Order: sequence, then structure tokens, then C-alpha cells
Amino acid sequence: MMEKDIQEVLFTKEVIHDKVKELGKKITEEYNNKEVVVIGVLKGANIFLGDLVREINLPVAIDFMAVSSYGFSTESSGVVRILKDLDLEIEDKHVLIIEDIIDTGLTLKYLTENLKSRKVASLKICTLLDKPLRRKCDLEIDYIGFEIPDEFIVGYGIDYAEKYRNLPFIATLKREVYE
Ligand SMILES: O=P(O)(O)OC[C@H]1O[C@H](OP(=O)(O)OP(=O)(O)O)[C@H](O)[C@@H]1O
Ligand code: HPA
Ligand SMILES: [Mg+2]
Repeated sequence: MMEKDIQEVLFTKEVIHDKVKELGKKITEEYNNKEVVVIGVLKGANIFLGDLVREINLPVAIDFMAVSSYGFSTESSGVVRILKDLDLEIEDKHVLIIEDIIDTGLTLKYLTENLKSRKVASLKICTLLDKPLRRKCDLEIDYIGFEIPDEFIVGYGIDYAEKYRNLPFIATLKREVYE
């Protein structure tokens, strides 16, 4: 069905699972029993966050922000819009942002500045995928699952025009699908 649109599988379900476990262990160790507010960036990070929090053995509160800059395109519009803000107060909290992918970095640049102004105790970033070749701004990322080349990818929460989020693997799309 959707498989016919796939160019190449970059990370299988099993490989993703192992990486999520490894990240969860590292986060658990480094936060050393501190309480953490985990903030998922909707919609893409939803699936990664769901799997990751089950590998984090800390007192965790979960909240979401919805922002969107890609819409129905493969290029960032550069304009980040907040579609949903946090429900929780995060002043004096240890905040960990969870992203599926960091590409130009514009989404997270905007979000980190926005969240820092709320006087958090600490702010860290965890992303499953990092596409450093496309970065348009400076960003310090604390936890990275995989580095990927400059290709448009889908699956495991990540969409093209709202499709493919439910693929259990991460893959590149055939060019004819988006060109
Ligand atoms: O580093 P950047 O170039 O800013 O790109 C990364 C962001 O783009 C995607 O979200 P998108 O805007 O497509 O919204 P979605 O999560 O609802 O798909 C992705 O989930 C990241 O949040
Ligand atoms: O490679 C990508 N695929 C889907 N959405 C994205 N948003 C930023 N980069 C990507
Ligand atoms: Mg998207």
C-alpha cells in the first residue's frame, strides 16, 4: 500500500527500538532521579515520545506543544507557528524537549528561546534524527539517536503531507512522490 512509495529503509523497527532503549537509559542516568517535564513537539514526535518515555525510569510529566512550519511541503517555510501551547507551568522545572527530527533547526531555535523565557531550571533537547547538513542556525543538541544525510524521510511519526506517519520504520521516499 504505502510501501510502493518507499525508496529505501534507513532504520528498521528493531534498530529504532534498540536506539530508543539506549537513549532512555542515558537520560535516566544523567537526570539522576530528578523530576523532568518531557515536552513533545507535535505532531511528529508523538510516536517517538510514546516509546521513549517508557524507557525513562524517572518521575516524568508529559506535555505537548504543536508547531508547524512544513505544512504540505518538503521545505521549511521558516515561519514557526504555535498551534498549541503547554498546559503545564514549567518555571523552575527540568525540561526535556523531544523531537523526531531536526533539519534546518528553525523549529527548535524558536521553541528553545520561547521555553527559556519561562525561567526553567534546565532545558535539554533529545531528537531521534539529526540532519546536520541542512542546519540554518546554531543549536546544541543533548541527545541524538541517528545522524541522517540530506534526504527527505518519513515514518515513525514523520510525515510527508500528513501521510506515512504510521510506518513502523524510517525510510526515504521515491522522488516521484513529492516532485
Ligand atoms: O528543523 P526544522 O527544519 O524546523 O524541521 C523539523 C521540524 O519539522 C517537522 O515538523 P512539521 O513542521 O512538519 O510538523 P509535524 O510534526 O506536524 O509534521 C518535524 O517534526 C520537526 O518538528
Ligand atoms: O526529512 C523530513 N521529512 C519529513 N518532515 C520533515 N521536517 C523536517 N525534515 C523532514
Ligand atoms: Mg511534518
